[in-house]
Amino acid sequence: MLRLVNLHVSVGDKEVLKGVDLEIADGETFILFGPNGSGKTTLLMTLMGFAGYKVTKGKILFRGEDITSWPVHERAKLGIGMSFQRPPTIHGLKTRQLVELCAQGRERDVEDLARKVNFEQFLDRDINAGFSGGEIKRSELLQLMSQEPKLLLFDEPESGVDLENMKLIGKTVRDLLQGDLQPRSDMSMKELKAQRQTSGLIITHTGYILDYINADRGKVMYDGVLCCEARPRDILDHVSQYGYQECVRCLN
Ligand SMILES: Nc1ncnc2c1ncn2[C@@H]1O[C@H](COP(=O)(O)OP(=O)(O)OP(=O)(O)O)[C@@H](O)[C@H]1O
Repeated sequence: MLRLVNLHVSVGDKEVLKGVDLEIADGETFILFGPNGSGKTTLLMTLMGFAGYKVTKGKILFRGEDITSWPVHERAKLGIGMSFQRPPTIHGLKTRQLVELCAQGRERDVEDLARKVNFEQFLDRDINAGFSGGEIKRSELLQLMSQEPKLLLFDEPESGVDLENMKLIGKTVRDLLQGDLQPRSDMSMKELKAQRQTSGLIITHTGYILDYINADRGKVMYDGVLCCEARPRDILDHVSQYGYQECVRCLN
């Protein structure tokens, strides 16, 4: 699905990513940990193709295409979708209009989608204008439900979310990652995994999202490089106990 080869990225005149190699298979969910300022958001913004994130070396391969220099809308069309940590407020554009735009010409029942994330009453408000933390996240999920990307990028889906909303958000992220598949109750975890088509790359500090999804692998971003590959739960336990400083040992 996604392959990053020796990716170097600068923001302004600062080199933030210093040689990232990563492969995410079809249907795989990958968790990204790392201390503040290590380059996690920069990686997601670069994958989505936003201006200001300059690839100075290396490449991004997605679904067999070298998309390193593709614009945002082409990447979205090919199947990358992102939920932001702090998305901007957009005055003059209603949530309903953006959700329709995300469908990229496909038929969508916006009211029905909105109902799934308790968002019907917000559809006619400007994007993120005065939205609370939990409302912003639900709005982001609604856009992704309409877009149905093949690769989902989530930047801290738990941030600013209360416990009740966390349940809704966690289940919706799980459904999005499950893709079109309607799981049968008699299916084993192995069978379910084999049928998953949608991939995920998720940044988390708290790990709350891990209670809802089947996360396959994880790594730590430390000062612009990836290290310490392990099961996401094990990384979380290790970091809670010893902190990120211990990850430096794996870099040597
Ligand atoms: N527009 C910018 N101009 C200058 N420096 C930037 C810019 N955007 C990011 N940086 C710097 O790049 C580094 C990595 O930032 P990034 O947001 O990717 O980290 P992060 O790992 O996502 O952190 P956090 O966990 O706090 O969200 C930081 O030192 C940050 O200050």
